[in-house]
Amino acid sequence: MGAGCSSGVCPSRKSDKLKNSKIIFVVGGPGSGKGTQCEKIVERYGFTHLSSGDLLRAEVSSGSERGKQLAAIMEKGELVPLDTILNMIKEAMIAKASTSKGFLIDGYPREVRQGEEFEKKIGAPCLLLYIDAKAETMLMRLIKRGETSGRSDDTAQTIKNRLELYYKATEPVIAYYQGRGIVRKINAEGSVDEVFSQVANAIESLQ
Ligand SMILES: Nc1nc2c(ncn2[C@@H]2O[C@H](COP(=O)(O)OP(=O)(O)OP(=O)(O)O)[C@@H](O)[C@H]2O)c(=O)[nH]1
Ligand SMILES: Nc1ccn([C@@H]2O[C@H](COP(=O)(O)OP(=O)(O)O)[C@@H](O)[C@H]2O)c(=O)n1
Ligand SMILES: [Mg+2]
Repeated sequence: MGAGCSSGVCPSRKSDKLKNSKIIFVVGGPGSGKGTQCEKIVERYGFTHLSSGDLLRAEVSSGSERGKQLAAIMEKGELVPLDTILNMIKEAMIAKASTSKGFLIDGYPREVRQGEEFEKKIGAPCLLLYIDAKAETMLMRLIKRGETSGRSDDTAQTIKNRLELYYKATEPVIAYYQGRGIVRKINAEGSVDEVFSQVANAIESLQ
């Protein structure tokens, strides 16, 4: 632990515990199916799935003061501050580091700077799964999910904001990593199993 780090987690330097971890970023628009595919990857390959949205929702459910501030941001479909989410991801990774075969980081990075900071503080991804669906497909899936999800951001206006922010802030992340040759584009328009067969090919190309 470096000087000045009082907790078990020091966000300002890379953690030795994580230095050999295999890291896969799962990036795609809201409702593209990131969470669905990650569950299937875990089932077949046993990686650790960390959904940045789920981590934030857990904090909101805890009723903490920080959770209340997060809820207000998420209900509008905006992005929470970078340090908040990055520290949450790092803590969750460290907690699993000794047993994990690798990490699926779902819903992060949301903007290029989030990717840069992740690499400085945690490590570099070996693969970026780009879960690609059309805006109208994502919209339809989220409206449907909203009938049962109980997610306060699965409403028409917030879905629209999330989609706009995705195209503006998150799509550039894909171009950024394309330059490194680690992006695998997945056509996410089909059935869950059709999409998963492409995902499985991408994962197996790693081993
Ligand atoms: N037809 C079809 N529907 C899917 C597929 N994957 C997910 N869905 C549906 O689309 C909705 C969104 O899927 P999620 O896995 O929650 O999507 P996500 O990308 O994690 O969404 P966010 O958490 O909002 O970013 C769900 O209600 C799924 O049932 C797919 O491959 N094909
Ligand atoms: N890295 C992240 C992930 C989620 N979030 C927030 O959490 C919300 C839900 O994230 P999510 O990944 O579950 O869902 P989508 O917005 O992708 O549909 C986002 O709309 C953001 O408000 C964030 O700010 N930063
Ligand atoms: Mg999700």
